[in-house]
Amino acid sequence: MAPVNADIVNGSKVTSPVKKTLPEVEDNGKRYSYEMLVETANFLLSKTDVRPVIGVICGSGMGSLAENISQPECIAYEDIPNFPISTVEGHHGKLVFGYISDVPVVAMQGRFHYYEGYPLWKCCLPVRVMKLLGVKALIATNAAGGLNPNYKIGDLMIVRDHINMMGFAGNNPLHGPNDERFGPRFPPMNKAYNYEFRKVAKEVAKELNIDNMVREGVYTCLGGPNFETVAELNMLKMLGVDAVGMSTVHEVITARHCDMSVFALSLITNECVTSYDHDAEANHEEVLDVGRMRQDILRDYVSKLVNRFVKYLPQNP
Ligand SMILES: O=P(O)(O)O[C@@H]1C[C@H](O)[C@@H](CO)O1
Ligand code: HPA
Repeated sequence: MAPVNADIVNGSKVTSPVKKTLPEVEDNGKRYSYEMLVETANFLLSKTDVRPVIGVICGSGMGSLAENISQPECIAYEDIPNFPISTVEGHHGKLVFGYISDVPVVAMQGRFHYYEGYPLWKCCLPVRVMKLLGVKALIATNAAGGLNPNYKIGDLMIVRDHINMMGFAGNNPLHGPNDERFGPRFPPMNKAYNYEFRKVAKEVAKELNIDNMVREGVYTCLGGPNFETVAELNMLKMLGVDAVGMSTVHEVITARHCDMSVFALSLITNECVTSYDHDAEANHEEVLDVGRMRQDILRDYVSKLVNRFVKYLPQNP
């Protein structure tokens, strides 16, 4: 895999040495160019002295993960050049720079979803900005419905793999001209979720005595915003999906494209209804409630993970 130009990913002032004209894209030049993302990264670097090596994306109702950050410096999305804004309840809409267990991090308190009206490449723009800031590993968290019948509400699922349902229909964050400064045209995805991180996450779950609620499985993202029909869920179950959500997959693809190591964690917030006899209906309030219920455990877990993952990050050349 061609490395991204080292000059632009060391977390120091970013420059854009390579001038390259990409073909017009079908969204008529509205797609952010490399130079615009460099501008965004430079803006952020000028606002903070923190040089993050791990990025965290907080899932729905999981924003309190960022409360773990010491010496926090918050920047609202609306103040960041070229950034979208958060429109969903449970997504605060700010970047938090600081330290978790002495490791410099940046957390997104609020992510962008396709159903908000953002194209996938725009949903994933912050991941590329993180790369330009010098971030080497991404921890993406999400709220998800538990499809595996053994999962209980409040369980945590380490994502072993995903099924890119939206990608099956050709909707992919990497769709359109490829910018080699981020990564190759045809990135592999068979090692999307870092093996060492998953192994460490299972060890840490034991150490924290939460291994009875930590699972490992396959996540899929649908476009939303509606929750799934019974028939859709039964189809996904047959395909081997354990948890269903509306995010993360495209962020992970974008992160792997630019060679970031990835760990993803789903909080099972509701049981997927796979029978017509079942009375329950999924709803966003329940999703947020379960996030609140699990916030202390999640904070401790992610804090320990950051502390352990840092040992596996590639060193600067
Ligand atoms: O941002 P995530 O994936 O955690 O949010 C999930 C999917 C929908 O946005 C929302 C549904 O309640 O939660
Ligand atoms: N389906 C899709 N997305 C979700 C769910 C769900 O059941 N729960 C939380 N996010």
